Parts: sequence; C-alpha cells; structure tokens
Amino acid sequence: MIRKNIALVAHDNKKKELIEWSKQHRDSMENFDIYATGTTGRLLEQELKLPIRMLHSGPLGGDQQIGSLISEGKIDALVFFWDPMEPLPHDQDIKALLRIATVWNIPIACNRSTADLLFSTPVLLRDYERLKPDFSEYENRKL
Ligand SMILES: O=C(CO)COP(=O)(O)O
Repeated sequence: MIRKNIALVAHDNKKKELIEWSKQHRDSMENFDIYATGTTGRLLEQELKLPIRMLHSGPLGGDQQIGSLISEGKIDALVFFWDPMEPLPHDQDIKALLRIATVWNIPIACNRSTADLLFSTPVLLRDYERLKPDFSEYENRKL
C-alpha cells in the first residue's frame, strides 16, 4: 500500500478540536505521513506520539509551505480547522492555501464533521486515486 500524505493545520481557537479529532482517529493517522504547521505539529506530536513533519508556524510561512507541497503533488488531503471568527495577520496565506488545495483537487476538511467523513471511508487510504486536474487549456493559452 502506498503511504499517503496528509496535512493537518489548526488555528489557535481550533487546536483543541483538531487534537481531540486526531486522537479519535489515531489508528488511521498511523497510516499517513503527517505534515503540520509549527505549533499545530508540536501539539500533535505530544498528543499522538507520532512523527510529524513540521513546517513553519502559519504566520511565518507554514501555510505557504503546505501550498507549495500541494502544488508539487506531495499532499493527498488537507485537514484545516481554520478560525471563522477572528481575523489573523496571515489571512492572505490562509486564503491562498485554501485556493491552491482547490486548484489541485485535494480533499479539504475545514471542520470536524467533514474530517470525520473523510476518515470514515477507507477510500482515502486504499483505492483513492485523485483525479489530477487538466491544466492544458490554461498552460497552452494564446496571449
Ligand atoms: O496559522 C496557522 C495556519 O494558518 C497554523 O499555524 P500554527 O500551527 O503554527 O499555529
């Protein structure tokens, strides 16, 4: 079975929820290589006792690092519990991450119920072969 890569990110007001959720799904987590932004990653490592590939903290570029990995085809799913109630200094990075994940057709779970759905099926782990978007029209456009 090919190991899949998952990115986990949560804003401060959502970290508790992400940790609870990931503990609930710890068995499934073991099957993934986990990437996370700095503070989220540190907390997850403490709680799950699983290796986490830690990136920068979000405001220092972590969202952009995950976006870059997505555009290189290295992330298979994104669980991003972002905070809908508070503006953050790196709002543009957050928007950019959500955008690039959409562009590359990555499954994105932004709340617990969607994350539960994502993990309630073995599809993501086993036979899930994400349809790669066709960018040829964009790449070959005549200017
Ligand atoms: O800000 C974040 C995502 O936008 C998350 O960063 P931290 O995991 O470092 O808190």
